[in-house]
Amino acid sequence: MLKQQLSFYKYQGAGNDFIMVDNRDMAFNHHFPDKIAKLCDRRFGVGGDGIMFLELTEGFDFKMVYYNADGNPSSMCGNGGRCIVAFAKFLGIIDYETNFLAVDGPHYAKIADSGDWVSLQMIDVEQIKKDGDDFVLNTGSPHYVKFADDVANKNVFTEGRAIRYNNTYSKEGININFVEDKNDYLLVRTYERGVEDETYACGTGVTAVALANAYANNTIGYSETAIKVLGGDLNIRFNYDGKKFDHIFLEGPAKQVFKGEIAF
Ligand SMILES: N[C@@H](CCC[C@H](N)C(=O)O)C(=O)O
Repeated sequence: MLKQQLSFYKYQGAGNDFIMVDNRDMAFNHHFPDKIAKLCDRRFGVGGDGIMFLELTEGFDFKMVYYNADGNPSSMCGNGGRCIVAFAKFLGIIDYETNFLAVDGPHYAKIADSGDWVSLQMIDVEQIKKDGDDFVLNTGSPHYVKFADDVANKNVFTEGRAIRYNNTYSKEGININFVEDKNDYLLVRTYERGVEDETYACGTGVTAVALANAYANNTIGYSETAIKVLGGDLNIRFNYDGKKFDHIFLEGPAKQVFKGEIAF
């Protein structure tokens, strides 16, 4: 069988890393999970927590099509969303602001003058459920938030996987976030669905953590939450009126790492 050649770029947002493909000409058919999984494989492919295709769609600057590293189409990826905005700027499609379409709907984003700090508006959130002492909410992707001690030394893979595959969540899957309040910031480590391992950062995850924290403390009004993850620092700002979270922004670095070509 003839091999296919793919030009790609590699991006990372706080260590959440992605393969980025300019698919405006629709040359790449991404409906083959095995191919996607192989591209994301860190030994047999480029390697990444996921892969994104930048495509065109009417009424928006571009469309973000996101797949998890396991080859399956995914719900929203916050860090991926910030990285694709930086990629769209690099390609000359946008300047410093954009409105683009993702799987969970339209998103507005703004790039800081430095060029690699992206603020991405996330979907509004109205529902936070409790599971025992923990919180479950959807910030574009489904998240489980567990406040815990000594998060730095937690076995995130084993404990996260046990929750992700329990009877309640195994079918649809869920991302598991362990959080420790360090006073000035929240320390977060995440087990990601679709990567099926801990990642260095999860954007929809830290967004869920900041909202769950405000919900638990009944912090009404405008808030900012500083977050530390394995791959760096992120910031979440939002408004909460006691019922609904809106004007939610996920902010952090989004950097191009390298570009390349792969035959597969
Ligand atoms: N890394 C992401 C989340 C990507 C989706 C997740 N793996 C899922 O399947 O829900 C982020 O930055 O939000």
